[in-house]
Amino acid sequence: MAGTVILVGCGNMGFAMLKGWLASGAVQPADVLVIEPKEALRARAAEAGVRIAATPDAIAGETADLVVIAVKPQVIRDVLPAYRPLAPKAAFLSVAAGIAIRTITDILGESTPVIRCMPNTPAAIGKGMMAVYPNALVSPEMMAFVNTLLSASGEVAVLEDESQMDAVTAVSGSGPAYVFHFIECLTAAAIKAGLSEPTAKLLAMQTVYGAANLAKESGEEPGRLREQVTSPNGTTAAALAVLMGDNRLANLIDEAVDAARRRSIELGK
Ligand SMILES: NC(=O)C1=CN([C@@H]2O[C@H](COP(=O)(O)OP(=O)(O)OC[C@H]3O[C@@H](n4cnc5c(N)ncnc54)[C@H](O)[C@@H]3O)[C@@H](O)[C@H]2O)C=CC1
Ligand SMILES: O=C(O)[C@@H]1CCC=N1
Repeated sequence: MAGTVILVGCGNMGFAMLKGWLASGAVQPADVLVIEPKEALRARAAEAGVRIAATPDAIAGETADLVVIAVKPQVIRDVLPAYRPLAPKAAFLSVAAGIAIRTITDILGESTPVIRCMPNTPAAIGKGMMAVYPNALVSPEMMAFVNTLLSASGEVAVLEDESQMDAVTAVSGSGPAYVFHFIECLTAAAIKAGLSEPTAKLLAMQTVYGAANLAKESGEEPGRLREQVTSPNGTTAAALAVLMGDNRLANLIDEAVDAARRRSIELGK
């Protein structure tokens, strides 16, 4: 697999993935063509050394192995037809939330190999979570290439069924935003409790970073790690009584994930 990649849409997610690929050397910058209408975002991509274009006219003469679609779900149906000439030779990987493989093959043709993927923005620093589901036309060689490319940006999970993608979107796709908001809330509470803003930010950030790393690296159950922090009748127990009393935080997170999952389903309609 030569590994020529066309990236359509280089906004938040497209650029995060691009940074992960290039940092790992999974593809060479000269082997990537970015198509992005916004000039400032094209310039940002060009700084990374890739080839850039403003419109799909640039695909004339290109023999892409993989076309990565990273535009908003609301515009994908308008964007895809211009890339029909590349199918079915190239495989298409879409990160658009809620958009089914069927919607993509209806536009590009039944014989198009399509991989649906749900990444997240920590991909930019090689710490992303990418879940994928390929249709039956994706060759083992293409799947191996996609795996190499995505592994460069973090962990890759292959789903058993496409219908699981809405749940993935609600958990790991949107999930970084929940954690960022937790950091915001912890910072605000720290300032209210008497800390300066820089110290509050540092404490909140390093606590989330350290706890996430400990949970991943120790192999311990998160519940066990929680117990190790919680002295009987101590400070943590006082805080957890607030968070866990009546399953308060659990119910809130369940409600939030369900709202995201339902929105993912709606976006596909
Ligand atoms: N932001 C995130 O954390 C995640 C986003 N996604 C998915 O990634 C996709 C992109 O989302 P974001 O990057 O957040 O949005 P964004 O708005 O930052 O990026 C989309 C980009 O597509 C460009 N674009 C619009 N029309 C185009 C066209 N005809 N040709 C080429 N590019 C075009 C826009 O100029 C923009 O830069 C969405 O489908 C979203 O569901 C998936 C997982 C996580
Ligand atoms: O908010 C969204 O719709 C996208 C999909 C997952 C994360 N961002």
